[in-house]
Amino acid sequence: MSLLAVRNLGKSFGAVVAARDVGFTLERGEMLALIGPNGAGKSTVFNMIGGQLRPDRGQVLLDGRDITSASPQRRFRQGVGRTFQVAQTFLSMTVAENVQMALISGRRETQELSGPVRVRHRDEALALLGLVGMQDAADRACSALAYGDVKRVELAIALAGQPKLLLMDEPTAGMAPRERAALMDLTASIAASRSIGVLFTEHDMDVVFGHADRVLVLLRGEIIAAGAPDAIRQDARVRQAYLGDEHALDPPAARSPA
Ligand SMILES: Nc1ncnc2c1ncn2[C@@H]1O[C@H](COP(=O)(O)OP(=O)(O)OP(=O)(O)O)[C@@H](O)[C@H]1O
Repeated sequence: MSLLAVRNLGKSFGAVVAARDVGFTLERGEMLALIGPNGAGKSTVFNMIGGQLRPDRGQVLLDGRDITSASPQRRFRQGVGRTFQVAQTFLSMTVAENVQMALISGRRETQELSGPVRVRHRDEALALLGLVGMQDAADRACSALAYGDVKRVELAIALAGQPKLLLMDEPTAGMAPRERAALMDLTASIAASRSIGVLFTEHDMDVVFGHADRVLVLLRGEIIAAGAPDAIRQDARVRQAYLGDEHALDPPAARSPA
């Protein structure tokens, strides 16, 4: 059974059909990219899976269980984690405290902001920070970190909820190219080692083609292609969809001046 199965999802806003008959599956450990030109419906599909938006029709199944009408909180408890385009850490707290808070809220424990929170789950938080290469920064304030490091902490925060499915909305937005590749390498290795399925939206085609196992392409609310990165890159309909930016799908070497 697939980790995530999306069936016939549809959503309209007035006359605009933002998603039409969208269906796909995602397996454990798989990195699946959802791409498409601006306005193609990526956020709409993403939000219907995360629970922020209710579909007009269709189903979302996690491990075979229908979560179509579940709230984002309930989905979170059933194993749906999410990172956002803009990092969502508490800047005044330390790196470790941010992860500790995520561990506390993931377990629905009382959130006491003084005393106990400083020690509760600290070892587990340090282990998660070790996983994302941020253990040495545990006692620094999040406000003092470079943006790429904040994104790593955000990944640790998402992992604190022990997700089976991780939704990443433009995970590398605002990052330098080298940092992007490092964050996505890290994400892919954690996804593989913990059998987490990752669905991500992304505008940076180098990230998509360098890190996705499979790519889904949306155009005007419909999936026009799905497959391995190389096949998607060659797909005539996909290249047509990106017209106006005809080299958008080329590998980096082909784009550099001779
Ligand atoms: N809340 C809303 N109300 C009205 N129209 C909406 C709403 N949300 C999305 N749309 C419309 O639905 C279509 C799909 O939008 P969506 O944001 O899902 O696309 P996207 O692929 O995520 O775009 P982008 O890459 O620009 O973020 C667009 O035509 C958009 O204008």
